Amino acid sequence: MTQMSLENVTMQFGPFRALTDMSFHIERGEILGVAGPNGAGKSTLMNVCTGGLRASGGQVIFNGQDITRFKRHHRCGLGIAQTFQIPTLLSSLTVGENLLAGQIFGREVRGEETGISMEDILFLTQLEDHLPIPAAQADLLTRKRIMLGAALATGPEIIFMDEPLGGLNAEEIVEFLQVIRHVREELGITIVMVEHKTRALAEIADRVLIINFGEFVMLDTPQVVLNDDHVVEIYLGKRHDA
Ligand SMILES: Nc1ncnc2c1ncn2[C@@H]1O[C@H](COP(=O)(O)OP(=O)(O)OP(=O)(O)O)[C@@H](O)[C@H]1O
Repeated sequence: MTQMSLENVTMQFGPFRALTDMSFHIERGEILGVAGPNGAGKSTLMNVCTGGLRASGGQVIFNGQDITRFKRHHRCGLGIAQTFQIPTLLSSLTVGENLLAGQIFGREVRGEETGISMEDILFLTQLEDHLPIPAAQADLLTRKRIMLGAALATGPEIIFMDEPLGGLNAEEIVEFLQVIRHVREELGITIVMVEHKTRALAEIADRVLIINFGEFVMLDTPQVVLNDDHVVEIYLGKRHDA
């Protein structure tokens, strides 16, 4: 069932068009990978969905409602969360306080309890043992868990993750992919992840969207997309083996 749709979305930065006529559907409960070369428009696409940017044209529809002009906090209140490549945390606070801050913000923008318990968040992110530690002292994988935990604490139906695996080593990638999988499996939350590591995307994603020069190229299963000669050669190049 469709949860979010983009209909002919364009994003214009002055004379430069970063997204052109982007149309596709995101299915409820899926893990959708988004890939394409540097500068293709992946982060821009994510931001027009989460409210970091307001599309210049076209429509973003969430659960049947046109949210194109809604601000980020309004979209968060509807159940749309985002995580960033470089963890954005409240560094002077502890891990536990960061999660609580997410929960308080979620409550505030929703006007009600978020529906995801702190117990579930701690179980999924495995942060129980880290709660009293200042966030600033946490290693990168833990900071990524905290950011995901704080996003979960806002009570989302869908989480947009910008390069969640960036900076992690092979072992950490396996571990974090497992956390992301569990979030989808245990809570049924839709995941949209922009990622350059296409091998990891092939492992975790139900479908992969390829964009280039701000335009839709292909959306299909990872097997179909990542074995497509055109996609491999022109859009992914050497990164295919990353
Ligand atoms: N605020 C902005 N003002 C002007 N141009 C912008 C702005 N944000 C992005 N762009 C341009 O839009 C294009 C798409 O950028 P975007 O960051 O979305 O690409 P990306 O696919 O996420 O790239 P990367 O993989 O390198 O992170 C780039 O050419 C970028 O320079």
